[in-house]
Amino acid sequence: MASITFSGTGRHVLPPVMMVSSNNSGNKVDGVSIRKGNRDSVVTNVATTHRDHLQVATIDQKKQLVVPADWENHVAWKSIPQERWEGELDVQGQIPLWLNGTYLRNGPGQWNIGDYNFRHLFDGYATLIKLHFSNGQLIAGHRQIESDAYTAAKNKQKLCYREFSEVPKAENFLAYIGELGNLFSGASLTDNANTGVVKLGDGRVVCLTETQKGSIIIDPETLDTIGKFEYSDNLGGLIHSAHPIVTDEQFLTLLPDLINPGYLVVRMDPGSNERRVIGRVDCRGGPAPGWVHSFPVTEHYVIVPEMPLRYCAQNLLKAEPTPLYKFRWYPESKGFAHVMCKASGKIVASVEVPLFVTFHFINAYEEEDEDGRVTALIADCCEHNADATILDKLRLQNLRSFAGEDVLPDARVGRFIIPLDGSPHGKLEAALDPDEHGRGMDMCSINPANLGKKYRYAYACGAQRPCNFPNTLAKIDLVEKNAKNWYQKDAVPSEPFFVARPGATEEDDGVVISIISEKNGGAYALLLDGSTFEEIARAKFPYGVPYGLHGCWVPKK
Ligand SMILES: CC1=C(/C=C/C(C)=C/C=C/C(C)=C/C=C/C=C(C)/C=C/C=O)C(C)(C)CCC1
Ligand SMILES: [Fe+2]
Repeated sequence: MASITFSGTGRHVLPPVMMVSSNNSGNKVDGVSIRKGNRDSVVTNVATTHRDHLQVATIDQKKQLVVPADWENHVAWKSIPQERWEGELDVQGQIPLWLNGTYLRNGPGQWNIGDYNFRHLFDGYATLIKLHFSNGQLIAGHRQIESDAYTAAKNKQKLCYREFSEVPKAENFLAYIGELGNLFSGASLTDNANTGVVKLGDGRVVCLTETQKGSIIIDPETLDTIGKFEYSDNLGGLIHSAHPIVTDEQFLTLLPDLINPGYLVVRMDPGSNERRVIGRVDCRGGPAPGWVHSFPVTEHYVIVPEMPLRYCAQNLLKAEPTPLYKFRWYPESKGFAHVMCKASGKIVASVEVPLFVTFHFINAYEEEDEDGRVTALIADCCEHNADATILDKLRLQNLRSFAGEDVLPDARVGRFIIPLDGSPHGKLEAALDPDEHGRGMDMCSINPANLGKKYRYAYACGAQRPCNFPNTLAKIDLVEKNAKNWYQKDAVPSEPFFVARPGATEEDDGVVISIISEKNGGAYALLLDGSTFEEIARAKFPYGVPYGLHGCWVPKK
């Protein structure tokens, strides 16, 4: 195995606490050992060479790893250096005094077990970040979520559960057969709740991912892992939408049925752990349901998108990742949008729509005629031009190697128009010229008061090209069909999250919160004005914070 000495200067030594991997001789991050007190750092177990400015990456067969020499520069793709931290941040600018509460952000922040490096962005163990705002001051912190998957990896120093792309290696044939059984029962699926975080109507805060068992209750103040959110019904199934629709009144989600391709639309009341079935949608294409990472609702309807990127049992069984991971692209199976009445569970429309790839719906609403009859539903999403290769672009090696290269596939605000007059086809078009946001578009939020209603503004990550990952924050005006963009060279911002000013009457009266990861190893919390989209405050973390996914707001009690 290669052992390489870096002779460059200016490399920082990380804080002395490390979680999944640590040893007495120094810190290790993603298989990189940094010897303390030595100007030169020693990198072991990665087959990387670094000579002057010539950087060459090679494959280490044992670790299935290609590591470019400068990968560790961008903190966005680097494991967080310690298991937990909390402290006050110095604020530049002014935090509005009305902003009282806690912003929580979830995401995969730990991509290694010892010197074994995960391959995909979505594989990482969940890292929860908090920004607690109180009378203009900001206390920040982070903590690893103590899922069974994370705890087992930490204790056994090996992968024990199936993550997005990583699969535990069976030691022999018998173990392999046992593994298959564990896959079907769900026992080997991860509970690594690394995707979203929601505040339920009863105040409980739950971190979520695609597996139902990966629903984990946390304490929003201490970030303690309280325990599993156990669904008390008998609805079964192993997976669900990672993005339920959560309001103070209800929790709505979709449970894909992989055996008889379809989806259950279910509802759970505040204070309850029991989901009740509103209705069922049968898939019109096959052979499996389309991936429903998220779905949209209007005031009266749930829209069930049937994406041609479908769950794939064969790929679930594979030990090595496929280009589309656990999914498969079936263009011949077509794409559909089904509309279910929330009150009756009846399907009021089921239309074929153009092929699409989306992970995140932005919002949806009902279009009425002059007599107040609902004629169509409009549903907006971050749409990847029916190209599922975005999934492979989010491999860590690609994110680390291609910074500054224009390899991010184009994306747009995809607007579905779903007729309710019995027409068999719906439409899908760009809601605005994608050049307005650099033809990059994902990780969105809106003013939650407009959920399911006609709305004007969406906040999302966009692109300033050339780039290999969304690198701007965009405020998208869906009426004027233009966008305001925030950009800082080499910054990787996470989902812009809108928090409305209490008492606001304008849709964009509030602030937008994002956490920015920097190439130089730094990170800061950023506050933009929701209306002007100008910066109003920023606060630097004393350590590097990697990229993260979705957030929620817990107002002060
Ligand atoms: C679906 C199954 C599994 C797990 C899947 C996971 C953890 C999926 C996570 C998906 C996420 C975080 C999607 C986010 C998309 C963001 C995008 C496209 C951003 C683009 C930026 O430009 C397993 C548990 C692995 C197995 C069962 C099936
Ligand atoms: Fe998501």
